[in-house]
Amino acid sequence: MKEIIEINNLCFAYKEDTILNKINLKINQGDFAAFIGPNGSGKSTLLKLITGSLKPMQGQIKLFNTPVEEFNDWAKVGYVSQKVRSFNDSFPATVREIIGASLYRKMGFFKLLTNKLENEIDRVLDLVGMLDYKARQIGNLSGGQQQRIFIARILINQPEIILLDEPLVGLDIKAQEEFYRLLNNLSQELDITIVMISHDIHVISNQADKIVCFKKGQVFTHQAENFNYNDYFRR
Ligand SMILES: Nc1ncnc2c1ncn2[C@@H]1O[C@H](COP(=O)(O)OP(=O)(O)OP(=O)(O)O)[C@@H](O)[C@H]1O
Repeated sequence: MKEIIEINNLCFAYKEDTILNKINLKINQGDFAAFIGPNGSGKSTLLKLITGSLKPMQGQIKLFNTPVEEFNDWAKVGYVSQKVRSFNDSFPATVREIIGASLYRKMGFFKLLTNKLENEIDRVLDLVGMLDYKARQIGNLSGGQQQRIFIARILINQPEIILLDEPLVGLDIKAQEEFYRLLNNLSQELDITIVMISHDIHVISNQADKIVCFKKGQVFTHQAENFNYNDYFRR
């Protein structure tokens, strides 16, 4: 099985405040892993360490078998932050234009190959179930639909892993469930690895296959089918 993330004996502190203490973690290709744990338990900190924006004090992180400090193939890594931008009603662009803008950058001087461009837009919109919305104004879509468009933009780069820092704040339960299902499909059908911070333990444990629990500087990994929500919180 191909290892996408491997973390060994990792320690991290902000000044004297130890946040992660000798943690180990493996994420394999096609895993859908959920990071769960109380506020301030280090979930976002670990994502920042994985993306190289913070440096470990001890231990090692490997991405695609390369130490993160030497890793440079960032097109393989999609990232959705907590503060997903939302477009307001008057934002003057269609879904097609928003996706197309990312493609122009990627395709460079091939931008005249309009058929190829159009096919690529259709491909990623189809993957997120938004093909019928291609001509719609982005600002008129619901929060959940805009979220799908963000994922479509990330899919343009054909990432092998997508990291999401709690991107569902403000979405209703139905939109959250649909979004989890979309991520589950991407991991099952395209073998894309998903790592997501979530506070909604009940919903995420139905969709993710690995549950990574953060507690008092430690990290425990459970298979979702063996994960008992009550055990975790009683301990
Ligand atoms: N830049 C920083 N400087 C100092 N302390 C920080 C910094 N960023 C985070 N912390 C502290 O580190 C701890 C872990 O924060 P982190 O954001 O990783 O937690 P989290 O599990 O993602 O929390 P939440 O679920 O609330 O988003 C918290 O106590 C936080 O206050």
